[in-house]
Amino acid sequence: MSDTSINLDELRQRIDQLDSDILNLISERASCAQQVAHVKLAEDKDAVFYRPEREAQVLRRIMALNKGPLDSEEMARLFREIMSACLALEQPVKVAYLGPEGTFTQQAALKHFGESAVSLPMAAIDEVFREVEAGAVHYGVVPVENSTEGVVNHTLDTFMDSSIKICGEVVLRIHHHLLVSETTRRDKVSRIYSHPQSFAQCRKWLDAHFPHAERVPVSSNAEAAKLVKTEWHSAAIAGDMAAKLYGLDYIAEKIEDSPDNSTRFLIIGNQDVPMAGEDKTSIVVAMRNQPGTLHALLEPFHRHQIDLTRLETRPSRTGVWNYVFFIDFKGHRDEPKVAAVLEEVQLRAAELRVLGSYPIGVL
Ligand SMILES: O=C(O)C(=O)C[C@]1(C(=O)O)C=C[C@@H](O)C=C1
Repeated sequence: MSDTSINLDELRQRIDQLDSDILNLISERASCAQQVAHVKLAEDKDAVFYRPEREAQVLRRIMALNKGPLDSEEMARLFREIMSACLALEQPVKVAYLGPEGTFTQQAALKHFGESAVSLPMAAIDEVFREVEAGAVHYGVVPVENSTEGVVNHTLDTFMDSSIKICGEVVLRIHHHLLVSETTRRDKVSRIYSHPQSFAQCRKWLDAHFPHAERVPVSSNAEAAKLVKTEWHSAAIAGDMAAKLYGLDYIAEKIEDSPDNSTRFLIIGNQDVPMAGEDKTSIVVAMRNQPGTLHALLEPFHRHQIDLTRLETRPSRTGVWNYVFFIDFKGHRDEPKVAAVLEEVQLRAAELRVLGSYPIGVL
């Protein structure tokens, strides 16, 4: 036996030992989670098992403690899955998302809740809201804004008619690929299917590489991927999940025009989330259409030095002359300076609703 093989054997023995230790530690952690479930149930028979603020703290702590060689995001992803499995022991979490299967929203749901969550595709954003409101699922995941294409108006509008709360957010880097089935004649692609937003995000690449192909908009990227399965002259623009689900081949990868193309998704539910330490609050405010309205609304945030992270205006559907503002800002509603701002805004607004305070997305 050469020296290298002795080393390899030794290293593998060491890895076996470490794996046994990790196995025992994960099992011990899982038993703790089971005990946590008993404590929660003893305190309240309608106990809420999923705790977004605690999960954010666990992941942030792991990232801060990590010394490498794995990078902190990679390490947090591993712990994300351990926690997901532990939570499934307490109660399997059911999550509705904007489907069909294979969409970026499903990818976002799994990124946030981990692979042990049960994810259920819904046909429309309002259906996700309805399922959560009715208690048929614990949480929902809906897209809210894309770094290239802007806000998803439909999601914001649905909040106006709903009592749903925001419990979290997750940001996903969006990579689009040009995909074909194994029967596609790659030199003969004359039609490309995708969601209109994806076409918009890949416009320059398509103009340069497929200027003459017909661009056919469909309801989702996953639907596009499904369609090319049966057409030898078609391609689809979709993400990795859809490619995997329908067994498609990649003609070109990462064809999005903007290299940091990302989409933010909201986790919606029926619970108020306690402070995690690094939080965000989302509110919707209806203002009367008077001169200086926007200034009056924003001035308290400036005075209390609260960071606004997003401001969207939507027409109100109740009064012709009213505007509705969706505002996201850093901080939790239980922090005194945030509570003070909310009180002042309340006095100036026709209506104010706090959609939720929740941990800033960790992964
Ligand atoms: O701390 C809790 O409340 C737990 O239930 C434990 C745990 C974990 O595995 O760390 C599991 C699920 C919760 O969402 C948060 C954390």
